[in-house]
Amino acid sequence: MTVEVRDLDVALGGRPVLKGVSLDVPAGSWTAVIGPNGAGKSTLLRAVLGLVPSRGAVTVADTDLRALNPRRRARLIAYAPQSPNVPVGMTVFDYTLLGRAPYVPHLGRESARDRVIAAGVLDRLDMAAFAARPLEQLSGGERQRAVLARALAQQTPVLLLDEPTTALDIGHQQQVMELVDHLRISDGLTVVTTIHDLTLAGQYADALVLLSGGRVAAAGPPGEVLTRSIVEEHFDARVRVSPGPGDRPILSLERP
Ligand SMILES: Nc1ncnc2c1ncn2[C@@H]1O[C@H](COP(=O)(O)OP(=O)(O)OP(=O)(O)O)[C@@H](O)[C@H]1O
Repeated sequence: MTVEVRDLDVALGGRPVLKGVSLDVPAGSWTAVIGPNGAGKSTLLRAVLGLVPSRGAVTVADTDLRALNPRRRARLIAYAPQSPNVPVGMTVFDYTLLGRAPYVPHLGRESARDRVIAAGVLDRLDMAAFAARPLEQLSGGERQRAVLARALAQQTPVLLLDEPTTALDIGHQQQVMELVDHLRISDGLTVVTTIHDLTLAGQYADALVLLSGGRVAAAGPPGEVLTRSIVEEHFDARVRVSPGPGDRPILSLERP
C-alpha cells in the first residue's frame, strides 16, 4: 500500500522539529530515512502514526490514517519503536502476542492461530529459545528483536521500523534486514525505516530520504543520495564512497 506524507510540520516543546516534510513510498517498496542525530527521523515515524501532533496529511492507500480508529490503524500499519517501554515481567512470547491484539475480538482471547503466528515470527528472528524469558532479562539486541517480533506479528501491509539494527551484531543485522526484505517481496509489504548505517540503508532500500534540520535535504535512489559531498555536508564526516554490487554505494570513514 502506498504511503504518502504531505507538508508535515511538527513542533515539540515549542520548537519546530519537522518543517514541510513530504514523502512518497510506493506500495511494496522500501524507503530508508537517514540523517544526523536530532534531524527528526524518529519524530517523522511518530508523526505518521499520529503519536505526536502534526500539521499536514498522511495517507495509506489514499486513506487518511488519522481518521481511522486505533484498531483499524493497527491492522494497516505496524511500528517498532527505537526504545519502547517494555512491560516488566512480561515474557517475550506474550509481548509478541500483543501484536495480534488488533485481531482479537472484544472481550475475547488470542486464538490458536495467533499463537502459531507469534511462535513463527520468534522462530524466524532466532528468538524461539527466549520465548519464556521476561523482557527485562534480555540483552539490548535480544530486546530489539522482541520489539521487531511484536511488529511483524501484526502482519500489516505497512511496516515502520525505527533503527531496527542499532543494537544488533552484524549477523543479526543481516538476518533482520533479509527477513524484512523477504516479507516485502513475498507479501508486498511497504517498509519505512530510519537507519544510521548508510551502507546498510543503501543496500536494502529502494529510496533514501535524507532529513537534515527537520527538512528533506535529499531524496532518491541510494546512488544519488549517498554521494561524498552530500554525506560530508550533512553529517560533517569524511567518507569514501565506492560502488558496490548493483551500483549501491559502500561508505567507509576516512581519517581526516
Ligand atoms: N518531547 C520533545 N520535546 C522537545 N524536543 C524534542 C522532543 N522529542 C524530540 N525532540 C527534539 O526533536 C529533534 C528531533 O528528534 P528525533 O528523535 O526525531 O531525532 P532523530 O533524527 O531520530 O535523532 P537520532 O538519530 O539521534 O535518533 C531533536 O532535536 C530532539 O531533541
